[in-house]
Amino acid sequence: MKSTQEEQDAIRICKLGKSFGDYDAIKDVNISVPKGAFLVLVGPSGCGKSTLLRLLAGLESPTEGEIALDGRVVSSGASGIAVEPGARKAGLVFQSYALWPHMTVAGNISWPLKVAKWPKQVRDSRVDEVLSLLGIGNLADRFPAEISGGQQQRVAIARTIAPKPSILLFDEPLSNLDAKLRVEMRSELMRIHRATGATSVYVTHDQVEAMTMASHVIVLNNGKVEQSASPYELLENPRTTFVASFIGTPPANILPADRIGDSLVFDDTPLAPASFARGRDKVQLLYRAQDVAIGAVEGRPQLAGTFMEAAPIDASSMVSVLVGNIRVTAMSQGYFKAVPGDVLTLSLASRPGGVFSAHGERID
Ligand SMILES: Nc1ncnc2c1ncn2[C@@H]1O[C@H](COP(=O)(O)OP(=O)(O)OP(=O)(O)O)[C@@H](O)[C@H]1O
Repeated sequence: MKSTQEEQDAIRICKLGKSFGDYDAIKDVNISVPKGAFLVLVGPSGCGKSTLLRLLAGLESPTEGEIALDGRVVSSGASGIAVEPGARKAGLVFQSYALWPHMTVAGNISWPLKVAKWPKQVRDSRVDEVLSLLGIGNLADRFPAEISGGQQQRVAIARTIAPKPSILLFDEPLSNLDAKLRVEMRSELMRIHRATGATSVYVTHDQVEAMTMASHVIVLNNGKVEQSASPYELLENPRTTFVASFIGTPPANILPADRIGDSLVFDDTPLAPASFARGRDKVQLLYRAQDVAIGAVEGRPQLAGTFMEAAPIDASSMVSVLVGNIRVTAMSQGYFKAVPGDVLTLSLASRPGGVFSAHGERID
């Protein structure tokens, strides 16, 4: 008997593993995604994001474990179930648009419906519907070579959603677009996600994209799930130093500290009471950039470092300072000016935003 929760999950992945020869690209991944969620997969290059998406799409078969879409097992390493990509009700949008150059925009969108043997009238009305949903009705009779990159991406999305898949899979769909168009397309994609009611899985390198679009985020590291949470939860409660130093703009500072006497000390400066280490000799302390002030603040732990660079972000500056051999990032109001090599004083918040073991697991 399936539980109600299992029935409500659009995607359920159990103990999934995928090896290429003796290389394990995906290791023991367990995920459940509720219907209608917008799940974003993030992680450094080579961590297995595209492989996981391809496993969902049915373009790869798992070595171990199981994938169920809408309550139906579509892949199983053990029992050899492998439902064809076309029979999964999952539509994949690639980074490259892969439109058929000899077909018009309408022809491109209509083609998968024709292959699925939709009657002509139903097909034509669905093509009109998605053309208007994507705001590209005026391009229906043009060929791919006669439209811009951004318009081609819209056509690729229209083609994917035309057969009404219940799961939309996106593999870095915006990475070929310029920055302004990316921002526009982000909101467009969210609108389409809501309008279709589909569950979306979206792979990106761009963590701003991840944090603005996702209802759920999975951070992958070396083929494993490092943390699965809402964007807010990832920022507030990163489970590991890996997540803390990957998520956030800028990512949080992680300072290694040794227990000396009754303090935790970094760069000869006591930062926090030794009790925070729960008996450990070495820990790592998290300070968000906004918890690091430039200049001396009385009563706060102070560090001396050398100025490296400053980057403007909106009306603030993101300032990087080298303390020992650790790069510490601070946020400063306005446009911060200094010469590389200048010695700066940094004042830290009176308590760290998190305490992690020397291996990077959160302990407080
Ligand atoms: N067909 C394959 N044969 C052998 N190794 C593969 C194959 N496909 C992927 N890999 C390896 O599996 C690992 C994960 O690859 P994947 O493309 O999933 O990473 P990714 O997180 O999507 O990376 P990127 O962000 O750079 O696109 C990489 O080390 C890659 O070299």
